[in-house]
Amino acid sequence: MFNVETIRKDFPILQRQVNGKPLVYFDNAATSQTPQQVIDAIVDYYSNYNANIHRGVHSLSQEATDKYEEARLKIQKHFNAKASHEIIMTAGTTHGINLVASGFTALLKEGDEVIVSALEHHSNIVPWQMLCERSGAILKVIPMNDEGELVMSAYDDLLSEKTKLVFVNHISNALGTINPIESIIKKAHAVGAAVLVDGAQACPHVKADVQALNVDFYVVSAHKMCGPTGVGMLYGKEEWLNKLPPYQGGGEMIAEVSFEKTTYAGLPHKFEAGTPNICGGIAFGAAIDYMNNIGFKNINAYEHELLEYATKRLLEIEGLKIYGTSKRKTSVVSFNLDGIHPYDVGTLLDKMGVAVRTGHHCAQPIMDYFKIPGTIRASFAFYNTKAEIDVLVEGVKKAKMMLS
Ligand SMILES: Cc1ncc(COP(=O)(O)O)c(CNc2co[nH]c2=O)c1O
Repeated sequence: MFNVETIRKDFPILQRQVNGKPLVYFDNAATSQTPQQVIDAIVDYYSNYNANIHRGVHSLSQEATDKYEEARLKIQKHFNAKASHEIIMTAGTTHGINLVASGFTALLKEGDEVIVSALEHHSNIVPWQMLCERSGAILKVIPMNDEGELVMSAYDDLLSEKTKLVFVNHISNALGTINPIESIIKKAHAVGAAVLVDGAQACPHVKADVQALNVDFYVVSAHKMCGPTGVGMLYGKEEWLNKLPPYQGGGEMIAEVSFEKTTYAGLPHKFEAGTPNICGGIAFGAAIDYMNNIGFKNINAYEHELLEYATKRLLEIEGLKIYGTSKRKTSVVSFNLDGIHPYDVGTLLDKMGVAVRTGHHCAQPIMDYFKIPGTIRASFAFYNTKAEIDVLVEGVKKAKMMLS
């Protein structure tokens, strides 16, 4: 049975005060909060079996290795990857995207085309611009509309036999739009292009099934889904991962090293040079257990309730405009008050204990489209409440009065 008050007891930080007021944490799209179960996994590692992994002959190293590889299996199962060696442990979404973009340098030639969407986070734009600079490939952009959705008819027109790669986010961090990735993937495959989906904003809300999606690459960060920062995963279809050269050289990713010639390890270690974030990987597995115990269906239904309630309450405020009004949305509300800079509202809300994000959210093309410097973004998670939304609304009303 989903009970938000019981769930909130798992999150020590939610008992905090900020500026003398109870913390109202509405910046979950930036990073989620960490339940005691994940904190305990971190303490347990450093207290009882901290050791380097994979080559140690001693028991501690074996224990740490077993726990780390157990976490990889949890991640494989959660995203329904066919094989555990298709799960590459990374430092997060940005790392995973750069790994793939770097690998595609060897696969693209002058004049090839790659397609990005207008809704992307900078982490899913800049690495591909760098790839185009290196390879001579041409970047094409799927435009967005006033509702903050992708114009799919324009996508159809962009696709051709020249298209080699498409990269889009599953969910927009700035607007909350859920993109039609099933259709995007199908259409890309019809012209022989590979697809990378940036799942950073999706992983706290939906359980992506990479085999059902038939996606070629899928990237997430653990800190978006109740895990620690500095760890994430890149899923890649084995056939694609085998086509990419190693991303970084070093220990772990080799088979044999000599000054004459070095050969590389197979998957996944070919892409896992150096000592990984061992504790982070294990805690990522604990976060997956925690969220699955609550249940993504429960999370989804409850967060949708919060989204509807927040949207209704915020629209009571005259002069408030919401950006991102797609019917297919996750629990993010980006808005502005007429004539008031988002930063000023965010600063005042912080004084009232309310944590929102203001600015361009590393999605400057979206802000350019709406011709605004940024927005106030409130992003809700399954441990937030309607009472907290009421505090946000009263705070926005107060800020409006003070700043108008
Ligand atoms: C859609 C999307 N892609 C990539 C990233 C980068 O993830 P990282 O590699 O873990 O940093 C983010 C982080 N989004 C945000 C980080 O802070 N506010 C945000 O909206 C994101 O929302």
